[in-house]
Amino acid sequence: MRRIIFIGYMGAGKTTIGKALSNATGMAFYDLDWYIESRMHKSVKELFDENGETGFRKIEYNMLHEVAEFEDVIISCGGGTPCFFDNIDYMNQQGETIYLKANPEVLYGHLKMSKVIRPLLLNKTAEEVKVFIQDQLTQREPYYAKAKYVHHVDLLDNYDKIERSIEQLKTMLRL
Ligand SMILES: Nc1ncnc2c1ncn2[C@@H]1O[C@H](COP(=O)(O)OP(=O)(O)O)[C@@H](O)[C@H]1O
Ligand SMILES: O=C(O)C1=C[C@@H](OP(=O)(O)O)[C@@H](O)[C@H](O)C1
Ligand SMILES: [Mg+2]
Repeated sequence: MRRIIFIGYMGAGKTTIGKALSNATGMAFYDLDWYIESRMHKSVKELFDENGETGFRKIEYNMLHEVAEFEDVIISCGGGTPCFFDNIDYMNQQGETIYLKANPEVLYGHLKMSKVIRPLLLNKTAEEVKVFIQDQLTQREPYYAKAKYVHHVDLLDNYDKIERSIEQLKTMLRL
């Protein structure tokens, strides 16, 4: 039984790469944010607005404990998931955690292209977002560093680069 869990900062490509690895391997894919949205019948933004970040983290914790019991799955977490409660230790116990590591410039480049609403980045200027990414990445790095594997991500600006990442991950994980 395999359970592969992607972690890393917002914009690292967890959702994109998790889904692509699922297509390449036939393993089922769960994106934790999508799972939360379908279980709660609300968007991540609505959950932040209604419950604050503290409330969202409790929901995220509960949903993580559902998804990470499934077998033979690829799971992509939200960027904050490993940084709250004992989530990173639980994920390491449940599966093969992979930190998708990207520098702040790459993260900013991906986030600029992305249409997904990320409550933590709303109402900020481009300059403020760049500073926020740098500061928060420094705070979160110790949690991400607990992953069992690290996979380095460069700017995913064309399909070939995703294909290459998938080949590297398949080799690293012997999939
Ligand atoms: N092949 C690609 N071509 C263009 N943009 C991409 C590609 N892959 C990822 N991206 C960009 O990176 C963004 C962040 O990726 P995503 O998988 O949502 O990251 P995460 O789940 O880690 O926050 C995407 O929304 C998209 O804008
Ligand atoms: O980093 C974070 O705290 C968050 C990341 C988001 O997921 P992605 O990392 O997939 O954008 C989502 O869970 C929420 O907006 C909070
Ligand atoms: Mg995502």
